Amino acid sequence: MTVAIGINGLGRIGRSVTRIVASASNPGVQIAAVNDVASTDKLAYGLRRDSVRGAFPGTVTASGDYLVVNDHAIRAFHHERPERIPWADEGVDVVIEATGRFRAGAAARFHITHGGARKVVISASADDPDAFLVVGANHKSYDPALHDVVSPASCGVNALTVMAKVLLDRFGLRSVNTSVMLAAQSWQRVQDSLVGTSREDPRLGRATGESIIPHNYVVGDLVRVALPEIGEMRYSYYCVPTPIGSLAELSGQTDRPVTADEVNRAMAEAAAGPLRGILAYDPDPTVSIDVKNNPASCLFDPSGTQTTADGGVKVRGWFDNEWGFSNRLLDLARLVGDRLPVPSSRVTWSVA
Ligand SMILES: NC(=O)c1ccc[n+]([C@@H]2O[C@H](COP(=O)([O-])OP(=O)(O)OC[C@H]3O[C@@H](n4cnc5c(N)ncnc54)[C@H](O)[C@@H]3O)[C@@H](O)[C@H]2O)c1
Repeated sequence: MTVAIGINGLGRIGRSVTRIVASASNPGVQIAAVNDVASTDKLAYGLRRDSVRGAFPGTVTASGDYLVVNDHAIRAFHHERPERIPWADEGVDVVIEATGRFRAGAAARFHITHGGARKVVISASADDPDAFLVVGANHKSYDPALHDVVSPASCGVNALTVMAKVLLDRFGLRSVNTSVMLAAQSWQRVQDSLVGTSREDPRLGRATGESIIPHNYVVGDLVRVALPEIGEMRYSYYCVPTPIGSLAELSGQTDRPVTADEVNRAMAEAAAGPLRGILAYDPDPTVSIDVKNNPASCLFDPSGTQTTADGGVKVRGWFDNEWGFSNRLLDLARLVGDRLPVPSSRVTWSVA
């Protein structure tokens, strides 16, 4: 089955989703419509030219109200409010809400109540979605009858959660402490600018390229939503000046002392087995740019593993904050789209 999706916000994430769909031979989704306050010409340009990912591997043009991506016409709307976007006119079933402006479940729900879509996936750690679903950890708890607006949490949460899941399942895990270093985001500033950023902490208006900027973002709590068995967690979060490629580190206490070799073997087995595609493993010495375009939530770096004789463990993974996360958004769009109840208007009757 092919799920018809709509994307609200064709920024870093929306464009990554579009590139992934366009380059996959059998993506399982079709982009039926997009919405962005930018003009269709600008949206086409933004897809064709990307300072980080390079030129679009195909063709993109604007034609009237359509973006034409590799001969596939995508309707482009330009509404500022979700309640104005007529998704149903284009047959959209699942909306990926990727503006960053409508992270609250109530606002995102307008895509369903007013726009006629049937499910929404919010591309961020949303305020009050019906469910947080981290692929590879708790996505099987998705219930189509209860969950209309879902969120995969954030890119950092996904990277931490897959490493935590392996440790938890194999060795037990508690007293967890995490650090995320997140690559530059489009809401950050090139120069110090203390007005105009919606974030309260004035440090978040400081020049992106000059500093490692601490950010009081509660990333760890959402790891616990996906893996409640983990118990109490602590977290640190920093914005770093890399254009792409982020770092997740996690330390904790296992139920019994383990060696670094045991931990690395567990990660390699999970990457080749149950978490294939979600967790990747690279034995080569890696740096953050090496994760660029990796579709996994986390590229595990075995050289970062450290253990102590009393059961302490520390692990490290890289993640492409846009590409990996956009792949998870598509995983969720397929998950919810494949389990849509058939509406009465779409039931076809056959007469014996
Ligand atoms: N970039 C990342 O690494 C990353 C990773 C994970 C999650 N996220 C989350 O995804 C969301 C989007 O992030 P991004 O980096 O793509 O941001 P972005 O600023 O690059 O893109 C936002 C897009 O939304 C459009 N937009 C803004 N207001 C709009 C409105 N009212 N209606 C329609 N379109 C509107 C903008 O024109 C822009 O194209 C944010 O919530 C962010 O936290 C980003």
